[in-house]
Amino acid sequence: MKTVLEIHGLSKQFGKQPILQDLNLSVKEGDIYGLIGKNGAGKTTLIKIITQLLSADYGTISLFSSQGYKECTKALSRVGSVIESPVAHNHLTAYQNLKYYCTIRHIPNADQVIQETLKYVGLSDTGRKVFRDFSLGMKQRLGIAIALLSKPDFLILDEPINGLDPIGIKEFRQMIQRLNQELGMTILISSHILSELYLVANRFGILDQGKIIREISKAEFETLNEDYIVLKTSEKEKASQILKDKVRLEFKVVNSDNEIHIFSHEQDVKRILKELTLADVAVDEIYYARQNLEEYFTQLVK
Ligand SMILES: Nc1ncnc2c1ncn2[C@@H]1O[C@H](COP(=O)(O)OP(=O)(O)OP(=O)(O)O)[C@@H](O)[C@H]1O
Repeated sequence: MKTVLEIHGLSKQFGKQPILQDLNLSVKEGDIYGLIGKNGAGKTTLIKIITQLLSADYGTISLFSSQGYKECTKALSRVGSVIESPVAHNHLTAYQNLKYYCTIRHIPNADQVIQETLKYVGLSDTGRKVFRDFSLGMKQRLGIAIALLSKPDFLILDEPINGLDPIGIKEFRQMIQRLNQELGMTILISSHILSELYLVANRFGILDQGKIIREISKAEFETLNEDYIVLKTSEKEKASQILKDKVRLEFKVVNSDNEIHIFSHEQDVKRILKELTLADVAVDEIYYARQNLEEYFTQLVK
């Protein structure tokens, strides 16, 4: 698979504060890459360096296999981005804003391009409503529409989910998946809303202490993370004995909350409960669980 973005040894400092330190990252063609990091981890700084709004102190960036800074600058014409808040003219409608950007970017067949783009981002029916009266979700979508006008192969979105309501998040997710699947666009999305990023991205890079400390695909994440059954009981020792002698499944006692994690699947819940009841062990709660990206991330960055 071709590489769309390759970063090696990137470092950036603001004054004496190191923000990015010897960072490596790679985005492959067709990826929806989720860049995960806590507030202040340096996601925006990294995106600004990729798009040459900021310069790095050290390191190399290659876009579409470009060699050197000049080629990378040229390759930026294939990149669309929305960084921090979407920028548009408050007193103009969605159509008028796009028309303005088509004019300054000399985009041919403006009317057709605008209609298609508005359809893609779900803003075809906004009529005379001007940008200032848009909801946050609509503003985000117009920002993306502006980035889409030049038909980029690689779209970079900085915290696009921030502040959206659940419907806005769902619409955003559908739009991203259509851009990826129908137009074959490679997409990088930064966010600290992991649960949402998990639903939309297929690869993740975890940014912590200035580095990408882990890159993992969704498929790898799913095989890596085991299912387990959570058993809550105040009789941990007695329950452990039954699990050892009768149930014969691997388990771990979690000391903090009277919890035992039994590494098995949902269908074993009934059998476990039956054995514990027969042995008169008081069960407070028993349920099936799966480690999610949130827990994985928290474990990695703590
Ligand atoms: N121009 C600047 N001058 C000095 N410090 C800066 C500058 N821009 C960002 N920083 C600092 O760099 C660090 C990383 O900021 P950045 O905005 O890249 O993080 P982020 O991961 O995008 O955070 P958030 O999720 O809150 O947007 C922060 O401590 C921030 O205060």
